[in-house]
Amino acid sequence: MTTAIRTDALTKRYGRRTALDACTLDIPAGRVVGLVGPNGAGKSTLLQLLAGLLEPTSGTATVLGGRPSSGPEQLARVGFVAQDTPTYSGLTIRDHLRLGAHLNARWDAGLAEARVARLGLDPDQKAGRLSGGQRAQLALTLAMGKRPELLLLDEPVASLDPLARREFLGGLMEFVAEQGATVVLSSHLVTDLERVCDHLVLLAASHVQVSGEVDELLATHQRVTGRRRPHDEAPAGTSVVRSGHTDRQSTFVVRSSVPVLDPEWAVEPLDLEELVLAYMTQDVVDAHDLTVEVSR
Ligand SMILES: Nc1ncnc2c1ncn2[C@@H]1O[C@H](COP(=O)(O)OP(=O)(O)OP(=O)(O)O)[C@@H](O)[C@H]1O
Repeated sequence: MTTAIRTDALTKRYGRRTALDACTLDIPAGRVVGLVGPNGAGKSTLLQLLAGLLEPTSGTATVLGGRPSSGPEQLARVGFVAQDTPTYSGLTIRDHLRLGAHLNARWDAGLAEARVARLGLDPDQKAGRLSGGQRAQLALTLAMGKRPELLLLDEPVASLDPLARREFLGGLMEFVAEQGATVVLSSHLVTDLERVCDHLVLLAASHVQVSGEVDELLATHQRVTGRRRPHDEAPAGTSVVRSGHTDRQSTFVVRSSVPVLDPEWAVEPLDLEELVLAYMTQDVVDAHDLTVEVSR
């Protein structure tokens, strides 16, 4: 299986503040990857390191087999849409597409123009007069027009209404199906990610807490409920992500590679949002201990 992104102990510090700490990832090509985590977890920092816009303090990142900031050839293979979906307010949509053609050797004018038409945008409209959602769509069109092998999107749907989000994600999935690109998409909207992502990376407190194929993550995490008992009496062979107790019962979110069959426990599956929330509110332990390596 070809690897699209590999990071090894990738670390970024801003002065004394560590934004990303010893991040180790291995993401196969062709995946749509959801990057989630609380505010300040390091998501934008990771995306900017992968795009070659930041240099790591230590550790390495390999993107499509190359170093992210190795030069124009590498940059041509990667599309990046920053969190504030930057566009030039004084330029029209048509000007943006011309600029895209001028700056990118692999520019696909047909793809970009068809997308603008499908979105119902007026090519003569200045970007400064577009709504936040329309600007996000324009920024995505510019990134797609490059025909990148890897598309990095930093919270692209944050400013979109539910219908526009659906259209945006639909357009993204079409692009992935047509071009076979890898996409990394950060978002706080886990239900959206559940619809489109096949791989999840969860960052919290600058560390990777969990990374793996969504199907395998869901298959290896459960919520188990039984009579009240101490934290260390979760079902044998499981590791506890999160525990909660009432007077009479204990509930654990556990990770386990084998099913919990003990009749003392009621076992329920988790959806992706519950899994993400469990890791974001996990019991306090050393973050390194919780990194889940899910076998492929
Ligand atoms: N240029 C910078 N200078 C100093 N500290 C920074 C800088 N950029 C980010 N940080 C810090 O690094 C940490 C990670 O920030 P980052 O923007 O990567 O998080 P994030 O997960 O993208 O957050 P959000 O969900 O709020 O966008 C935060 O503590 C942030 O304050």
